[in-house]
This record gives sequence, structure tokens and C-alpha cells, in this order.
Amino acid sequence: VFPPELRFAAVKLFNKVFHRFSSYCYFDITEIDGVNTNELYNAVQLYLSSSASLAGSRLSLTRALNSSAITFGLSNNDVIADSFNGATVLWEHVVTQRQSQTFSWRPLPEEKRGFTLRVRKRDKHLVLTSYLDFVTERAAEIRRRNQDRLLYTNSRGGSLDSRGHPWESVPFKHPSTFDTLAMDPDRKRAIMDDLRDFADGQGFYQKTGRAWKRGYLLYGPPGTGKSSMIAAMANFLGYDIYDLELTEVHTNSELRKLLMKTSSKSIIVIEDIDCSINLTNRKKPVSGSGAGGRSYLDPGVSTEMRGGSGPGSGSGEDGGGGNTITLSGLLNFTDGLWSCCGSERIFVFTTNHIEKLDPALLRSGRMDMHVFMSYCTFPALKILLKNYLGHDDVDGVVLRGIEEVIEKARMTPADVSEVLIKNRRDGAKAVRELLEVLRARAEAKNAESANRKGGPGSRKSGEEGEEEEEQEKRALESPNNEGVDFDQESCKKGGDKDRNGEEEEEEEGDDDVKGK
Ligand SMILES: Nc1ncnc2c1ncn2[C@@H]1O[C@H](COP(=O)(O)OP(=O)(O)OP(=O)(O)O)[C@@H](O)[C@H]1O
Ligand SMILES: [Mg+2]
Repeated sequence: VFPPELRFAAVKLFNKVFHRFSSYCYFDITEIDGVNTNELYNAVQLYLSSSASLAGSRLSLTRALNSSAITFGLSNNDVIADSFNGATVLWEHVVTQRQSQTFSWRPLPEEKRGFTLRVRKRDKHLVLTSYLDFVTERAAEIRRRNQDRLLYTNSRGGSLDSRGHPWESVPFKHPSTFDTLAMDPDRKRAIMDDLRDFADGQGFYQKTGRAWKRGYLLYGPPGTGKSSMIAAMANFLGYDIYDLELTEVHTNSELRKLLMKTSSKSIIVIEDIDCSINLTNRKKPVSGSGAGGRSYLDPGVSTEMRGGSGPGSGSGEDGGGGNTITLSGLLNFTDGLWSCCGSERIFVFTTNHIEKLDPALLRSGRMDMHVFMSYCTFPALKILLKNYLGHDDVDGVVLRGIEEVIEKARMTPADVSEVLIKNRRDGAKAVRELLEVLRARAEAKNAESANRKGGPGSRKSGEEGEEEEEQEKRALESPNNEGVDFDQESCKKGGDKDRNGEEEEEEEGDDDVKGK
């Protein structure tokens, strides 16, 4: 009856009058904004999934790729109220059919989805300044919690994937936690506290002008739980892991690019740092680098490096021809200007031979914590018993026997685990056998040291002895030896001076000496 223009004008007028007298204003958050996905839409959806979980009348359930958790969401055209700092807001999930004739460069979903947020006009400012930020932050947190952690690797030798990413990822499902990690409970607690302080330390790092990152150096014999510790750290903090294979990285700039593509809240791991990097003189590209180029750090070269590897030396040079990673490149990677693109990152280096590392890597502030992973101690053994047998109330006599010999036997937690796994169905037998093995080992060690005192001719007693002898020899030969001690000294001093309450664990220094 009415001409369309008149109808349109009437609706417009009505809306205007309605809005003038209404005490609410409305915000539309559509799923697709032009051609881009609207991040805020996803954030709101996730946020509501946590608060809506029980209050809503009708909920939709989703499970994301790689996730083990189910999230709740608002169903189509359903409404839910939320409150924030005294303001009440109303969310409506609006779903309409999309007209099919619209042209688009990329296929759009058939439904047009969006959230409409209704707020009182007087709360508008609060909502725009704080509430939406709060929603976005909460969503990020939920996303992290729901998503299984990822383990990234750069093992493709520098090639990029279809999205231009140098890292490849798989879901990270390592079951190691600090509960199952066998080590001295006090040291374990200290590490957990340190990690917790780090994760909560945004304000501290801001205030002190430090990049929000932390370095851990885990060292000790094979099978003492260095890799397990890294997994436990990731599970404890809920961080992703970037396992950096240095032999696959060819230049310093490649290394920098890899770093730039890591996300915050992650652990960047370089395992066996002493073997995986060919630390070379900056001006002398070494042909042996690359996939097969695993070589031990040459002490001569490292001495040469030491002169030029002070804090200021790592200023981004790509080693002459630019085809090899240098120590300075690595140092830049860990604590140059580039290390702070992104934040909240932990660097973990592991090594079986700390004495082979260049002092520049060990200097204070670079690797904040030096953690010695030692042979199995009695408290650590108790944790292993609990892990593998389900309890640690073992026959008192056997337990005392074990306590007596365990330090002398110098068995790694991996070796102890092996014995326990083999007999895990029969706990009593497992510990009896463990005691036997420990005694045999302790005796062997005793005999060995007696032989050693007897002179060089009588030294070679089995593989073990040889290996230990080898290690010892290397430790003696290594010019970095004083470097380590000096470093730890300066670490402690640095801790007093500028790292308020973040000082090293003193006992590690002692352990370190013991370890050699
Ligand atoms: N401290 C420990 N607590 C619990 N389990 C341990 C511990 N140390 C070793 N293990 C067991 O031994 C196995 C090997 O340990 P892991 O890989 O962590 O050793 P590692 O120190 O990284 O050795 P490597 O130096 O050879 O890399 C693990 O699968 C784990 O089950
Ligand atoms: Mg390991």
C-alpha cells in the first residue's frame, strides 16, 4: 500500500526515535569483516564458551583441531548476559542466511554469523576501553589451555612450508611432569619456583628493563633426565616447545628468521649444544657445517673466540661468506636485540660436557640457571619407585641397603628405571634386583678407583672406566675449565647486584665440581 521510499523513511524515523529514547547502544561483531576473519568474533566465541558453559539454555559444542577439550558456545540466536565491573551486558548470537548471489573472491560460509553486544549507554566507555580487551585476553588464555601444546622442529633444512613458516609442528604429548621427574626435591622446588616467578614476572622484567626471557643450561651424563626436564617444564608452564636443530641452520640470518617466527610463551631448546654447533671463528667459514657437520667444539678455536665474544661482540655479522653459524650468531639469537622480538621465552641448552662450552655461553645473564642433572640419589630413587611400582613403602632392610650403596653406584635414573620396568609386576623382586645391581655397580666403581690409584697400567677396566677416563681427560685439557668457575662466581655476584632474589642455586656450583 505504502510506496517503498515512504516505508523506508518511516522505519528510519522509528529507529531514530527508538534509539534516542533507548538507554542502550548496540555493537555488531560479525564473523567476516569484508574478506578477513574477524579475530574479535572468535575471541568472543571462546570467551562466552567459558562463561556460558552452564548458564545458557541452549549451547553448541565444538572441539578444535589438535585439541583434547570440548568448548561450549552459544547456539544460533541465543542470548546471554555477562557483567563486568558492575556493568551488565547482553550478548546475542545472530545467524542469518547469506544471499547466494553476492560475489566474493573467496568462498564465504552460507550463514552470516555475528554477535550483537547490547550495553547501557552509560557503560559504553567502559566496554570499549576495558571489557573488549578483557574478553580478548581471556580468550587467548582459554585457547592456550584447550589447545594441546605443540612441538616445533626446523628439521626441513631451511625450506618453508606452504604458509611461509620455517617450523613444522606436531602435538606435544610428552607425559613427563615435575611429579614424575626424579631429582632432589629441594632443587626441583627451586626450579619450579623460578619458572613460576618467570611466568608471572611481566611487571618485574618491564621494571628492570630486561627482555622477558630466561636461560637454562641443563648438563649432566646421558640418561639423567635433561630431556625429561624440558618436557616437564613445558607441561608445567603450558608452553610450546621449539626444538632447534642447529645442524639444519646454515646462516646466522636464517637463525634470526627462525627466532622471529617463534611465538611467545615458548621454550626454545638446543639439545647437545656442544656437539651440534660448529663454533667457528667469525671470519673463517668452515666447510664441515651442515647436516653431517656435528663436531665437538675445538678448544683452540674457542680460546680465540673468547677474546672477541664479550657482551658487545655479537652484533649480527654473518661469518664472512655468510654460510655458517658462528658463536656470535648464536649469542645474538639468545640475547641480542633480536631475542626480544616476542616475549616470555625460555631458552634451554643441554649438554653432556659443560666443560666444553665456551665461557661466553656461560657468562652471567646468558644462561640464568645452570642445572646439574646428577646420577640417581636416594630421594630421586624414591620418586622412581613411586612412578614404576606405584608406592615407595619397600621392605626396610632392602631400602637401607639401597641407601647405602646408591651414591657409590653412580647409576643414572634411566638405568634404574630400566631395572624397575623389567620387574614392574613384582615390586619386591624389583627392589631386590635393584639392590643387587647397585651393589655390583658400587663394587665395580670401587675396584676401578683402586686400580686407578695403582697406576696408569691398570686403568682400563671395562667400557665405563674408559669413558669416564676420557671425560676426565677432556675436562683437564679444556681451557674453559677456569671459565666455568669464574663464570659461576660472577653469576653469583651478578645475582646480588642486579637480579634481586634471582640468584643461582649455590649448591649447583658444588655439584658442578663434583660432576667432573
Ligand atoms: N630424572 C629422571 N626422572 C625420571 N625419569 C628419568 C630421569 N632421568 C632419566 N629418566 C628416564 O630415562 C629416559 C631417558 O632420559 P632423558 O632422555 O631425559 O635423558 P637425557 O638426560 O636427556 O639424556 P641424553 O643426555 O642422552 O639426552 C627417560 O625416558 C626417562 O624415563
Ligand atoms: Mg636428552
